[in-house]
Amino acid sequence: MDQIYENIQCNAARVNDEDVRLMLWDTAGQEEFDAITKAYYRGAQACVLVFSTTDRESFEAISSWREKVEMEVGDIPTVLVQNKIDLLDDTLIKTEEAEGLAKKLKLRFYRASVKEDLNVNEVFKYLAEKYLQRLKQQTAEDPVVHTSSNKIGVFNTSSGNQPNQNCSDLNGREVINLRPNKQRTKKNKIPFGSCRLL
Ligand SMILES: Nc1nc2c(ncn2[C@@H]2O[C@H](COP(=O)(O)OP(=O)(O)OP(=O)(O)O)[C@@H](O)[C@H]2O)c(=O)[nH]1
Repeated sequence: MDQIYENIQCNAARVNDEDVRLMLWDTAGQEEFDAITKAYYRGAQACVLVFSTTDRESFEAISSWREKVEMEVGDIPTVLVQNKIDLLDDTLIKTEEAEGLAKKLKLRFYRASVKEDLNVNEVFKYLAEKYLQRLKQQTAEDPVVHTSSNKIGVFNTSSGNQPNQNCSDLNGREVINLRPNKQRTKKNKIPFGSCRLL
């Protein structure tokens, strides 16, 4: 990839009766863009670390990516994904290695194929669930700083004109847009102000 980030996509999921809108940022893997890509995943609320079945380097870069993300946004729901499992016959990563890495990093591990649409939704559903779980935990611990509604609006970019304005989804259900988190995470008391998945 020769861009800083490839694309931003929005996706919606219904998790435990909550509407969750996901905004996905696919960042550049190259180190020369590190300083810039950081700005894109700052404030992220969940992370997908993906390596390719046919790209050993992408596998070897995972630990370093985990560290970079942790340094920037702290401990957010994260999964490890091995993509392109439709090409398992040409794999450059042994099963034990991939599973070992997931274990070492204490991450849930998915094998997926974007091409064949295998396990893709599962990844995002899991992250949305984890996110909601943590949000509810936070709300219980510190109800003052969170909305009292049990509908969860998850999504925003920092550039919207009215970032806190709520809206309705296609089914007329209310979707609450939470304000983006401008604080840095280490001392962050409101870690779920916005949602961007990498
Ligand atoms: N066979 C197969 N090919 C895939 C799969 N997912 C993506 N690809 C192909 O892999 C290539 C790279 O896909 P990208 O989406 O650009 O992946 P990336 O991680 O951004 O890779 P870079 O562009 O190298 O940074 C494209 O040609 C895709 O069509 C998959 O699950 N199986």
